[in-house]
Amino acid sequence: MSRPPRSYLDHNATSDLRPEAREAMLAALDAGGNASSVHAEGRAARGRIEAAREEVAALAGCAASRIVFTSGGTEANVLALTPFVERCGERQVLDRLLTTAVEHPCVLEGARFPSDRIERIPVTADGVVDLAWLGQRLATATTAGERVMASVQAANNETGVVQPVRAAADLVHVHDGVLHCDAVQALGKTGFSVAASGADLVALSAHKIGGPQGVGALVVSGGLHIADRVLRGGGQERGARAGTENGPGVAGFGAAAKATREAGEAERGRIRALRDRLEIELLTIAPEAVIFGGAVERLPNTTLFALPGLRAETALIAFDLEGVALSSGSACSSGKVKRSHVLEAMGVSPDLCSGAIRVSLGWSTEEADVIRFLGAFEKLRKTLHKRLGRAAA
Ligand SMILES: Cc1ncc(COP(=O)(O)O)c(C=O)c1O
Repeated sequence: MSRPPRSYLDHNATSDLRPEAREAMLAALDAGGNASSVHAEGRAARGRIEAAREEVAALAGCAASRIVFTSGGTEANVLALTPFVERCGERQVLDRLLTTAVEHPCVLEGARFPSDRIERIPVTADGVVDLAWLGQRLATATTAGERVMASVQAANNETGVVQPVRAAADLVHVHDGVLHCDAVQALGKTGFSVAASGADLVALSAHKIGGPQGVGALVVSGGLHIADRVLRGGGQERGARAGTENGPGVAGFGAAAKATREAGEAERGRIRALRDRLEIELLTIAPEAVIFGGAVERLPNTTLFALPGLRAETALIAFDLEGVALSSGSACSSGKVKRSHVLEAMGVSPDLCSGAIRVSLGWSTEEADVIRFLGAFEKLRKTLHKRLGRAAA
């Protein structure tokens, strides 16, 4: 089969749908049935949802009973980020939310805490959460008699930088707090496991692992219950999230989770090798390029880079015309290029910030895609150097 003349390298925005997910969704669409109904069609729909719950749990490393299906990673985060929780049967109010400065906008803007009760945890120049700052702030809060929820993502969607979630969880638990973790980008791309992370609340999303858009999950562990639901009404999802489940979407999530788990380290290694080659050749073509977070642990599929003098808007159009689909670092939802709050928090200059381009590989990426990207990149750099009046090396 000849390859289409396009290379989709934007898997952190949304991955290609895995064939297994498509098949499971079509079967569920054809079968119909509401999982709340007692008849055979309803029981079959319930069976598909519970099978998917088992698969998502197997990939995420948690008990299936702790999973609440949602409409995506955004809803999972918003559901988690409430001051009202029930812990081991006791109703508690959390006084303060500490989130890293590099969280996804749905965490920064969607948290259901009063704004004067939210503080940002700084990150280092490499984009790693400042654990010393967190430790000190937790100690001050404990002295003041406050209980804290902290939110530390597992991996960043722009840079791919992986955060020390376990260390953050241990710190938070010493102070009797709750740790929320947005693992939307880490699930399946690393060996991320809810159990190993130590996090109490973990958000997941289907479309970043080859499942459908509009489906996600919140894992609620640590003896916790969310005492302030977002969607109220029916008793679906054990009372945590009202509304008829997205049966076909959930079935697709389950199938994508199974395929991701089975592809495992072999797939991650293959993607990492392609990404590493891309970075080596990118730096050979343009030694002046900056790769953000390049000195610390990152997702194996992600490269966020900038070239001095190159603007992301222009570059993205040029790549698109060459058949390469990329994003700027921050344009997750809008298609517009605005300055990245992630790079700003890392202290990157405004000039480099506005030129940041993200390449993110996935399960369907092949060597030909990397070669197409490199060809387009070399052409773009030559044009840039001509424009800047320099000879391209
Ligand atoms: C880190 C992170 N969290 C949350 C989300 C939101 O997930 P969803 O698109 O499923 O709402 C995204 C999407 O890009 C993300 O990258």
